[in-house]
Amino acid sequence: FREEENTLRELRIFLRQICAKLARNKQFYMFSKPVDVEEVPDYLSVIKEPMDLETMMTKIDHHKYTCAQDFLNDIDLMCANALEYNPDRNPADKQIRHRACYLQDTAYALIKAEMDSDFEDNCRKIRDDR
Ligand SMILES: O=C(C1CCC1)N1C[C@@H]2C[C@H]3C[C@@H](O)[C@@H](O)[C@]2(C1)O3
Repeated sequence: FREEENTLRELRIFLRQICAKLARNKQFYMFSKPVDVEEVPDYLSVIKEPMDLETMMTKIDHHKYTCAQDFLNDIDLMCANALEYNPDRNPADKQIRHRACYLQDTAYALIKAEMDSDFEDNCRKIRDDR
């Protein structure tokens, strides 16, 4: 229905703003584009479903998200991938894991702060009825 399409359009506009804000944060640069598998040849043998902010921006445009939680599920995936691929106690891995957790908490906090919960409830109803 027209009302549902209006709601999903508003969701896409909101998610683009959130995604852009995360992508322009210098601390999250390592999450802004897909891991370069030329540079990291074993990445795809370890991580079954890569995810990054540029890919998420494309998924918004392809209408892949029907509620904010779907978007946050990809944030969770991106974070889990980073923890899984960079588990060691060395400083580089530790910084990546810290940044992954910081990105995840920032995304949840931004959405909670800027999204009306009734709006998200409406989006979830649209998702669940499809
Ligand atoms: O997991 C990641 C990204 C961090 C969040 C996603 N990478 C795997 C490689 C290991 C480490 C050092 C570089 O080799 C660089 O290529 C990567 C990128 O960081």
